[in-house]
Formats: sequence, C-alpha cells, structure tokens
Amino acid sequence: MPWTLYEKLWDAHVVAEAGDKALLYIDRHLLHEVSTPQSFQALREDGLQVRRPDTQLAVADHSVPTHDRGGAIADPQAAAQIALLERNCAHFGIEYLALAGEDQGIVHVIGPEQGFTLPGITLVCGDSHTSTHGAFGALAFGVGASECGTVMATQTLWQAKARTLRVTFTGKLQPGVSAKDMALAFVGIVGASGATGYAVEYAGEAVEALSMEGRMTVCNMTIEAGARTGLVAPDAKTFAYVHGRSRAPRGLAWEQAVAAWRALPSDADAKFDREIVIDASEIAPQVTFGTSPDQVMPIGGSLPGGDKLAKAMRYMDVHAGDLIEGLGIDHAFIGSCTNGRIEDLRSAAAVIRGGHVAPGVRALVVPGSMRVKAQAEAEGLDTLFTQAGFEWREPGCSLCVAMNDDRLPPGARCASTSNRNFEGRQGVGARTHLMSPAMVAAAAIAGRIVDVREVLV
Ligand SMILES: CC(C)[C@H](C(=O)O)[C@@H](O)C(=O)O
Ligand code: SF4
Repeated sequence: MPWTLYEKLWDAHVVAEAGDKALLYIDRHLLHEVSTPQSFQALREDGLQVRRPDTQLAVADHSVPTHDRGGAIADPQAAAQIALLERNCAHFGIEYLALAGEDQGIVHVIGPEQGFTLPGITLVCGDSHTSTHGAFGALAFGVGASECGTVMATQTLWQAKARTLRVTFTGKLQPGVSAKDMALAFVGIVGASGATGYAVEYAGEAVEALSMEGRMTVCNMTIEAGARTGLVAPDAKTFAYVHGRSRAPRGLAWEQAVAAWRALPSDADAKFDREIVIDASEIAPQVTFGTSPDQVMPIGGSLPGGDKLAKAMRYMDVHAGDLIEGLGIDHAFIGSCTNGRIEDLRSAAAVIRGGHVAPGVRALVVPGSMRVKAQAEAEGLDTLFTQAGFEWREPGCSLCVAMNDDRLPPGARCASTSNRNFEGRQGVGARTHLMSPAMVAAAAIAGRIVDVREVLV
C-alpha cells in the first residue's frame, strides 16, 4: 500500500496500540524554562528518573534578557525560572545550553542548527511551535507539561493518529515574496482552526525551491492553522543542511541514516485525506490586520469588514475599506522561531540599502540563536543594522511573546516577523502586524507598512 510521509513516520514509532491510540516512541525531547517546571516536579513527586537523558536537550529562551547578557537577570521571576531549569537539568542529568554559551538560542532554532533535529525521528517539546522541526521530515509536535514529564520518564507518549492534508504550492514565488508569505497565505486560506486534527505535508515546486530556513518558517506556522504537525519531505537540500552539524551522525552512521531517510518521502500514489493547492506565483507579500494570524491580507488590498472582525479591528484601530499599505508603525521586530534565522536576517538587511529607521520608530533585531548571531556578525550584518538605526540584541524569544523585558507600550503598532498577533502578545494594548523580515525592514525604514517589492526594484 502506498504511504504518506506522515504514515511512514508514525508506523516506524508505534510501540503498542489500544483503540484509536498508539504508544509512540519519542526519539528526542527539547526543553525550555516555561513549560517544564511542573514536568520536573512530577518526576520528583513520583520518584522517577529520566529514562534517556542523552535524548534530551534544554535551553532557556522565552524569558531571557536580550541585552547586557552575562550579568544578573534583573527580572526576579525570569531569573528564578531560568535558574530552576538549570538546577533541574543538573539534577536529572540533562544537557543544558548555558545562557552565556555559544549554543544558546530559541529552542526551535538551536535544534536544527545543531543537528539535534533529524529526518525520520519523533521530536517533542512543551511548545506549540515544535511543528518547525517537521521541515526536516521529522514527526515533531508540541506537547503539554505533563506529557513532557511522561516523555522524560518513559520515552513514549499515547497519541491519536491525525488525518493527512497535503498543501501543494505550485509555481514560483515572485521576487520579494518569501516563505513567511506562503505560511500566512496558507493560514489565511484555511483559517486558524481549519487544519485542526490534520498532519500537514507541504509539497510542490515552491516548497522544493525553499531553503531549509524557509521550510522551517512554513512548518513553524502550521500550528496557526490548528495542525500540530507540519512536514516537508527530506531531500538533497535537507541532507546537505544536516551534514556535518555538531550532533548529526557521522561516517558510516551518516551513510546509513541517509539511506533510510531517502525512503521517507510520500509514495507517488499515496492518498491524503484532504488536498489544497495554492499557486505560489499569485502570492503577494502578506500582512495581518487583526488579532489572529488568519486575519491576513495581501499588501495592496483594502481592509475587510463585517461583524466577525469588528472586535479585532477595534483593538487594532483599523477600519473597513482602508488600505493596509501606508499604515504608520512605531515599532519593528525582526526575530523569533519563525524568522530569526540567518537567511531572515540577510533578507531584512538586503532591504536597508543605505536607508535609516524612520524617526519615531524603534526597531529590534533579535537573532534566533548565538550561532545565528555569530554568523550574522561574521557577515557584517550587525553593523549594517546598527548603522541603519536598528538595535542588535542577544538571542531569545523577546518581542514575539513579551515574557522578558522586551515589551511594547499600550497603543504601540508593531511590524513583526513573529507568528502570533493575539491581543496583548507584544505587551498590553499593543498591536501586532505579522509579515516577512523584508517587509518589516521596509516598514521600519519607511515608518509605515509598504510593499517591499517596490523597495527592491
Ligand atoms: C510559552 C510556550 C509554552 C508557548 C507555546 O506553546 O507556543 C510560546 O512559545 C508561544 O509561542 O506562545
Ligand atoms: S519565538 Fe515566539 S513562537 Fe517561538 S517559541 Fe519563542 S515565544 Fe514561542
């Protein structure tokens, strides 16, 4: 029988079955400071050990400060949370990537860049954007705090199998349009819960053409359409990206792994429960106008109306019939696990072209990891950004979630490369417009939302 990539990954990890659920073997577990305190507490209370510490990797990212790294952390709650993760890891023998070290970063950025994320594996994390890792052809999904504890103690999880949805992006992206626009367009078409219960496989010419960074951006936002898993079939690009990374297999083990990974892509005649086709050449740069990622529109369009959108549009202080293009902003954020990788920083930097952040705009660039930061600095991107008036920060989730001291004031309007524009996400009363890194950089310089395609000509 022909199988999809999801079915192959699922089948390879089933340990036992009962009713409509399967006990899956979990190969890898990523941990961060926000979702694990109760998991460790539960292990302690039940007198349990971590079954395979070698399959776990922990890092602090959500509440870490993005400036003055190295000294004491000013926010006592953040300091306590980070210290607790460090202590828990030491106690249970789990590797912790130090805040001051060269490998720290957002959990979904460090996994892939260190070769911890591999094709063919199951990977979980107490974080909804774990779907990111599916870009490698890994079965990766976010879990709750109690499930993190179960994984640590047993290396398994009971799961219900998802239905399969293939999203085929045909054609080629226009210049100035990126993976982020594909992701936002998909979420806009399907809706914020339109893919709930599905494992999404992204396919087609425009997905094959994406870099691994771009594929991660697309898979990252899968959860914004309600699906816990987003997948891309591993190919030569995937193997080239993984090859030689610090935690990736080497030598004979590498050869054997690649041979197995080559069998993962969906069979040619595999059946999906649902199919969606999107013409990538028709996608314009996308901008969200509301308080849910599916409240999104192409630049150049005018704002929709209707009762369903009224509350969101009131919060956002935008009005039906107006253009989104030209809307003034006072903050810009380039970063997050969606768009904090090197390619994102390069595409933002390419838009600067001698320009300067507009008066009255505060713009932050927060690399996704220390390795991304080092790479960007080696390329001189930090100088480009700072000379143009952007702040160059230390890695962390930062303004994606405002759990550290990067926070916007009420009424602020921010062009942001992150993935969620919920009410208050970047600070109480602050307004978030999601868009690509190139669009955010262009908005920062113009002081208003603009069409990056016009900046790039
Ligand atoms: C704090 C964490 C559990 C949360 C998530 O699950 O995604 C956060 O990363 C987010 O993006 O909202
Ligand atoms: S960068 Fe944002 S979306 Fe990603 S893990 Fe951090 S808070 Fe969640």
